[in-house]
Amino acid sequence: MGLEIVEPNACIRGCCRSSSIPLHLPPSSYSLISPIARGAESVVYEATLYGQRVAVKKPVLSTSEDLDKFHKELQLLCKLDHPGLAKLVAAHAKPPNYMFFFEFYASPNLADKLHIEEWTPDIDQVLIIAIHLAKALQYLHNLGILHRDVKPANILLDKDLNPHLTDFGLAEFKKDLRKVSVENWRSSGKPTGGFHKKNMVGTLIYMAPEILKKEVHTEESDVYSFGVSINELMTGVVPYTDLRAEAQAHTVLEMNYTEQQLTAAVVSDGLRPVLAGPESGAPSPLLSLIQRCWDGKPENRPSFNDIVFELGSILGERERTQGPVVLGRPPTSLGDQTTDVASNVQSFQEDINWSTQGELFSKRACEVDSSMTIWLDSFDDPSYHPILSSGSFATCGRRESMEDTHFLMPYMCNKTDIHVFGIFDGHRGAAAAEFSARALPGFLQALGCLSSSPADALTKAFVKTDIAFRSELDSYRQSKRASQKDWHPGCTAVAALIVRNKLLVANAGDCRTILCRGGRPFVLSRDHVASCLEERERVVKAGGQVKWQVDTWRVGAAALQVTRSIGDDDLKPAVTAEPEITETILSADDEFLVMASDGLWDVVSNAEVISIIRDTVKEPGMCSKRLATEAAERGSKDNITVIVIFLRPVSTAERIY
Ligand SMILES: Nc1ncnc2c1ncn2[C@@H]1O[C@H](COP(=O)(O)OP(=O)(O)OP(=O)(O)O)[C@@H](O)[C@H]1O
Ligand SMILES: [Mn+2]
Ligand SMILES: [Mn+2]
Repeated sequence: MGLEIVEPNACIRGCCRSSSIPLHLPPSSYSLISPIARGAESVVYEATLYGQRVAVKKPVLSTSEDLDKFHKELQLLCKLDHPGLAKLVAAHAKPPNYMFFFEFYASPNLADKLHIEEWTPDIDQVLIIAIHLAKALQYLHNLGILHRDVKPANILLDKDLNPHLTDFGLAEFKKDLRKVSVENWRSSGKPTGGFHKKNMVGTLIYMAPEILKKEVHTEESDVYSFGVSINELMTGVVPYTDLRAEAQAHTVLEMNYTEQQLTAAVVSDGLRPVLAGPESGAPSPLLSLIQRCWDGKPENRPSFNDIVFELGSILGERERTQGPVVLGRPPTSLGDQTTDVASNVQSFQEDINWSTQGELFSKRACEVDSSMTIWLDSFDDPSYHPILSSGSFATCGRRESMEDTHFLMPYMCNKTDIHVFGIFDGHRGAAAAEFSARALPGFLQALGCLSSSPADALTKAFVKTDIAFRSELDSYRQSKRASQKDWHPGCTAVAALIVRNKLLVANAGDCRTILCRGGRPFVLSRDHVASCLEERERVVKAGGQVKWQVDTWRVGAAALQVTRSIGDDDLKPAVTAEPEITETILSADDEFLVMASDGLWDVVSNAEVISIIRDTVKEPGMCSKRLATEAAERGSKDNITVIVIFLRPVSTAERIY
């Protein structure tokens, strides 16, 4: 984040110092938005710091010991810098406010991801998360620091699902720990009961037997917790909640073990969570590694050096046999001016690549000979031909994820006179948008030779894309657990097809296309939203429900604002994929076309779009970028995608100024 540091950059006591992390902040620099988690010792808020989204951890400080603990945690955090650890960006260490400011990690923590979202990672995802975590712990141990609270709830996930270990509330330098424990032993004969009681609650199931026996925490105790956590990641089962495979199972379940009984079983009987089975697809070296991590004897457990090495070999082996292993999926980059943000489009709600899926449909469709000459043959060769240049720009804006997609296909099928462009704005995930951006152009191409007119082909391409997507989604959902049942992604779509001097715009939803004709905006699509009376009536007639909810009219239980879309199978057929089509004959008066998702139109009017392009260098990619940037600056909260298509050559002078 690169924040300004005001010297002296130290906490009020002078015990915490940093050269890179500001330790006091002006009150105006941050604002707490809402609490996201309440622990026994702190409340974590979503917040902003100099306009950037952050997470603020505000410890509950009721005693001077709590205050000591805050300073200790801060001292530690100031020393840490590793990609596998949650990043501290600032702190406030002066009364009355004591706060940690962390980078904000958008996905739920690993415990919630597994047990609330019911995420089922594949084995490569397990391996990659495991190796990132192991490297972070290796880094800590090399610094002489023990984490002492490794568990899925303390593993934060960023939007690409990379893990970041957090919660240094119990972390200690190993050397200090020994001292503390020895002192405790001397004074009371055992470690302070209060300390253990307070900190063992809730984390018992990740605790190594020696900790349960109240021995001193060592590196090996972190290794044990790591092993239990990775097994939980693989099985999706909270340790000891499902012991069907174990002999002790009946006792544990029927007797409803108390914490003490569970402790006794872990310590004395060697009870462990149920190891992932072969159905998880786990390679046997991984299973054996986990078992060694949770060995009863600390000296039998591997170190994080060993673990990183072994996980590296397992991953290497997989790459040799099945190609590159990536945590997410390859970026989907379409168009020529697509930004980095847009090309990093990754949506992990799904573990299937919907772009590839769409591509397959498109290819299948294109196997039909699609020369498309039928359209050209059926038109007289007009005296006017537009001369096209096109560009685009896409950004996820303030959103965490990118759900817009688009395609540019000038000279479709190598025909100088046929061009097609499209934008898809996804909702409830990016799946429908990703699928459609690949599938729709293929369908259109295939239908080119089968349809009587371009308009007919456009309508059929929309409808076919919708049907194909919903049936793909259906089979995908059937192969998944119940958690996916309520997942109904959709997208709005707008496509512009130019055949010689004829322009067709097909629209389903609230993306919009305008034409600049004689210097004025000429709207070529109508927004399909429930606030439009005609659309509302159409939806109701088709059996859908429309209700005024919160601030506007919305459709169905899903409360969708748009009334036409691809996907959204819970709202079909009322929310139809059938587009509305406008047909326009282009002439020398027509300067350019602008297509964009609602992220632009929400904050920039049609007339403003025209005038912004007027005073931008006449290069379509630059114009697209300028419009998207303007929308973002005006506070658009949505993803923004813009395509600009010039319809006649712009003079060199105009290009430059
Ligand atoms: N940087 C962050 N970004 C997003 N969410 C966060 C962040 N830090 C913490 N959280 C959320 O807050 C929860 C609690 O955070 P943390 O474990 O640091 O607090 P705690 O009070 O020590 O909790 P515990 O009860 O586990 O001791 C996390 O599990 C996570 O869901
Ligand atoms: Mn925690
Ligand atoms: Mn904690």
